Amino acid sequence: MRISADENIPLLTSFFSEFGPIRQFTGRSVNRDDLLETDVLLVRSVTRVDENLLAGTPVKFVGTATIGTDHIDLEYLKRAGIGFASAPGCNAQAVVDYVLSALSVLVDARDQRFADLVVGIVGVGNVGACLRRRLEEMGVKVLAVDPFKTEAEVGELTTLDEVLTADVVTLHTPLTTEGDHPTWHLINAERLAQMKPDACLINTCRGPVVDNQALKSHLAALSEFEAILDVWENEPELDLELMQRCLIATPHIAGYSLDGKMNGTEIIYRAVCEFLGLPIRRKLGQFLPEPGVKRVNFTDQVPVHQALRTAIRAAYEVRVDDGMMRTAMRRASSRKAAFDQLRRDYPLRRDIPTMRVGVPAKCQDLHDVLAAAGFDVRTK
Ligand SMILES: NC(=O)c1ccc[n+]([C@@H]2O[C@H](COP(=O)([O-])OP(=O)(O)OC[C@H]3O[C@@H](n4cnc5c(N)ncnc54)[C@H](O)[C@@H]3O)[C@@H](O)[C@H]2O)c1
Ligand SMILES: O=C(O)[C@H](O)[C@H](O)COP(=O)(O)O
Repeated sequence: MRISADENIPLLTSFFSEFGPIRQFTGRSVNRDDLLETDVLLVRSVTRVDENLLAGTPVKFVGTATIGTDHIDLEYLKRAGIGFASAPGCNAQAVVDYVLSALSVLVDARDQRFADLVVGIVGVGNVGACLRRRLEEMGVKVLAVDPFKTEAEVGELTTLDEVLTADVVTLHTPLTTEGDHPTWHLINAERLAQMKPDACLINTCRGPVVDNQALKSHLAALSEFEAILDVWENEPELDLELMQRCLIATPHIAGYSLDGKMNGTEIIYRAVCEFLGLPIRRKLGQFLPEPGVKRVNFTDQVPVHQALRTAIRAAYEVRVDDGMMRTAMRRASSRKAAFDQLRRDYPLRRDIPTMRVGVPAKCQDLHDVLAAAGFDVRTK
């Protein structure tokens, strides 16, 4: 079995070398000629997988180590009898951590607390549902919309119009252009106008779910309106003026925790085993490093809301990624190359649940809110 894989999929050798030789490629530049001796193709979101890439190649199976599948022509794969697997949920926790860190920056900037916010969630799948659970347990009021889910599955749902009245609207849909509820430019000028003038829009799903030009005009017109963007129209060529108007701007790394990326590898490894009818011999636990020494201890002197923000940002500080992006974009001769380089060289980051937090036994409120945010809380 000959495998070709994106060089940015971690643990390729550890998981896949038992199947045969692995050739690695750069995701954006791989072409049909590179795949003439490939049976199994493993990609990330930057490779468009369609007839152009695969026709006439021996590829029998495609795995993408990502949640999103908008880069794959699923209809073509089906027609061509090519097996397929994605990695649902692999980096959902990482995206939740990103949103929590972003919200903590927002409440700091506005001298608020998490519990002052009403958060609107658009799309209650793996990410949206996990975010909803965490926020509600942290005492945040949530409004949610998802036309493909029932309340029995995901809890109370409302309309998009209602969700747009929230203080923060965070997007967690796939990118779709067809059907009854397409998400391409779901947030356009009209929908932005429905939002509060001092609301905050967070997009960590796919860039074109927001009309970026409309958002740029909206930000220019309303000084109190905030945008936090991890994903952009026309990635990796992003709109510098839009970036400059954002409260937080990052290069599509919301899901880039070590845990999230490695989960993605394990999920597609299992799918390849199943496709080939082979036993599953490798488990992520064999390779995932111990979380190291990242621990925080609180005393009974720290106010709960302050401890929560400190713990979230000790686990993951989104402003570091924002700063790296702005610096790289300012200095870069090629913004496209800089965007991809930031992603390729992304520093090691672990999910919030891997972080141990110590709280005094008598601080039950603090214990509960940190546990709600997902931390491994220990009393001392
Ligand atoms: N920035 C990143 O690093 C990053 C990381 C992970 C995922 N993502 C993106 O985030 C998206 C969400 O991830 P997920 O794991 O929750 O996916 P998911 O498939 O589990 O959930 C998506 C949800 O959106 C809902 N939905 C579809 N159309 C909708 C519409 N018009 N309005 C409201 N809801 C709608 C679906 O019913 C589903 O419940 C992915 O599709 C992926 O593109 C980005
Ligand atoms: O869909 C996903 O899982 C995420 O967007 C993922 O983090 C994308 O990362 P990439 O494949 O572009 O490296």
